[in-house]
Amino acid sequence: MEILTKYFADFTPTQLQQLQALEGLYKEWNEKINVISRKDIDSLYLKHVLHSLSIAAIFDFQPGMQVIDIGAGGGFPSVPLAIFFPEVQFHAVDSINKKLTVIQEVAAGAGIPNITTQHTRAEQITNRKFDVAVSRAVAPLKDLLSWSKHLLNKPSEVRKHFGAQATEDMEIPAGLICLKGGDLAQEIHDSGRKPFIWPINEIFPEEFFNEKFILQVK
Ligand SMILES: C[S@@+](CC[C@H](N)C(=O)[O-])C[C@H]1O[C@@H](n2cnc3c(N)ncnc32)[C@H](O)[C@@H]1O
Repeated sequence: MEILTKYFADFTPTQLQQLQALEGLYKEWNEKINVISRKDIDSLYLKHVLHSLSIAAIFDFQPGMQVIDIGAGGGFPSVPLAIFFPEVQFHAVDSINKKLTVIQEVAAGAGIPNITTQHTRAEQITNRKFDVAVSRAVAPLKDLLSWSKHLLNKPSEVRKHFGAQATEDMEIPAGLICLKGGDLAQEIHDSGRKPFIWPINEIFPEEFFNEKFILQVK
């Protein structure tokens, strides 16, 4: 937990309670349904929660925004982001249903009301649009872009959530925002797009974040 308050000073008492509850809930549910490697569970707050919240260090999601987490697994990055942005609605989808049970149980146990789940492949959703798609460790950029294309509102639509305060320099959270690691040159080349890239170790200098990046394609 200290690793979170080191970087984010303004959690409300409710957020602190929710964040604290994650440890016990993920330990309990990860025993039943493996969503986090067993060796990583002791570093839950660094490797999963803070990693997910790197998105919140860059992007200020606005109340009323709708965000889809593609391939959410056990809820990363959507569960920490739902705690961070209680007025934003998160929709976690995964093609493996039992992983979504972990999200449902964690959300119920920690009292996180603003996250829903759906058992589906992202590319099969046809009846809904979102302001932003987030994703961690799911598929090459090219695939994420093709799966999310039909799901996303236009950046001009997303801008409306920012009202008069939106300026050209603001990091508007629109399009696909994904967490990726390693050498991304080939993957970016294959995508045919030029993502904005933020090295996470410039935000959080912990060694774990070396070679980890936030990518955004609007
Ligand atoms: C390596 S796990 C990552 C889970 C989570 N995002 C995390 O970082 O802990 C990748 C997940 O993506 C899901 N997945 C892969 N392709 C998908 C698709 N087309 N639509 C929805 N989920 C998908 C898999 O079922 C798996 O749970």
